[in-house]
Amino acid sequence: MLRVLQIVRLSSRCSSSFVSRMRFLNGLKQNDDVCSAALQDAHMFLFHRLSPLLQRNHQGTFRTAELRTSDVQSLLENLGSDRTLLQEAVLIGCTEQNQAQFCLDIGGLDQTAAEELCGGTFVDLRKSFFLLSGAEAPLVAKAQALLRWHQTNGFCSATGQPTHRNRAGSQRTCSSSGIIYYPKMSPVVIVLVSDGERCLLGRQATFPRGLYSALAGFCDMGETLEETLSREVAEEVGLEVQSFSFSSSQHWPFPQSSFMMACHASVSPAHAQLCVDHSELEDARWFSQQEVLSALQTPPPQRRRSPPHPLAPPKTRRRSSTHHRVDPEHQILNRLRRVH
Ligand SMILES: NC(=O)c1ccc[n+]([C@@H]2O[C@H](COP(=O)([O-])OP(=O)(O)OC[C@H]3O[C@@H](n4cnc5c(N)ncnc54)[C@H](O)[C@@H]3O)[C@@H](O)[C@H]2O)c1
Ligand SMILES: [Mg+2]
Repeated sequence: MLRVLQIVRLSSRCSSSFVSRMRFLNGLKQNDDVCSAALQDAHMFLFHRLSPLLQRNHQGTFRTAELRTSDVQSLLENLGSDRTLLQEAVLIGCTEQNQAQFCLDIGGLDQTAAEELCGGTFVDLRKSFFLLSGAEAPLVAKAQALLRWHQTNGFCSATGQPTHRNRAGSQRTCSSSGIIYYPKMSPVVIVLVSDGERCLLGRQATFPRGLYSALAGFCDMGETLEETLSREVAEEVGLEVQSFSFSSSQHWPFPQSSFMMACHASVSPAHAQLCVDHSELEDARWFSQQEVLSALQTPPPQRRRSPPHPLAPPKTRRRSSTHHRVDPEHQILNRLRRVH
């Protein structure tokens, strides 16, 4: 209890609300008792088999369902589950008012009954990304990534023995060897290559018809950001990058948890002849600024009828107390607009 009070005092003494929230969250990750206390009255994001629960409001827009711990306790009782399922909730953040936010997957319970009781729908994460406002999408993506990680890391890869999570769900420990596992992400570089006039976009055979995107690739073990970037551009389109600059970063939940670092890169106009590796990309080509801008100004349903068009993922702008974060591909596109 003393530790609980210390953490609450420490976070309330801070002059900056951002610092206060970060200290509060760190306290929840480090101390199971503090975290259990916060779970008693928390905001809860529900999932069913990794699909988040969304509600539609009167204006027809979607939001994550606003549930509190007590709502979820009643829901579990109504669905015939005992309250112990609540112990599987995972910490994902906290509100501006230092209210803890958790997520919980109720995949073992009746989906339709849960939707009726909550007045919402469990929506596939990819669709949710396009339905939610900027601030909510990253939180839902983080929640799904953590829930997935817990569902697939129940055993130690060294001993085969069960692993046990801490109260926040920020780590799992092998009951036999004591090895501690932390949630895993794969670093990825996504890069918009330019020859000074045009930008380079490519498409994989699995992309929807006509859809083109900036080049991307996973970092190999031991690589720096610039090494990955240069290797991927060389491998996929046969060009040598001359210079690059970092743009922004984003957590990307597909197909699993990637940490995307977005960059701009330039190649010499004299050496801009593409040599596409068709085992990786179905096609890659240079696009003028006008082509990119007019494709972006075309509404998505019409874009499908008039390929090719570049990939424009949903905006995932979110606000912290001190700065804005804008997702990498939108920064790239905003820069194109400014150049134009
Ligand atoms: N243009 C794009 O391809 C594009 C656009 C937007 C987002 N993304 C995201 O970027 C990431 C990487 O894109 P990519 O598919 O072009 O990568 P990529 O060019 O590195 O090729 C994928 C291959 O890399 C190998 N690989 C190495 N490490 C891997 C890991 N940790 N996880 C999975 N495969 C690994 C696998 O053999 C896989 O088939 C994905 O998360 C994707 O969703 C890609
Ligand atoms: Mg690639």
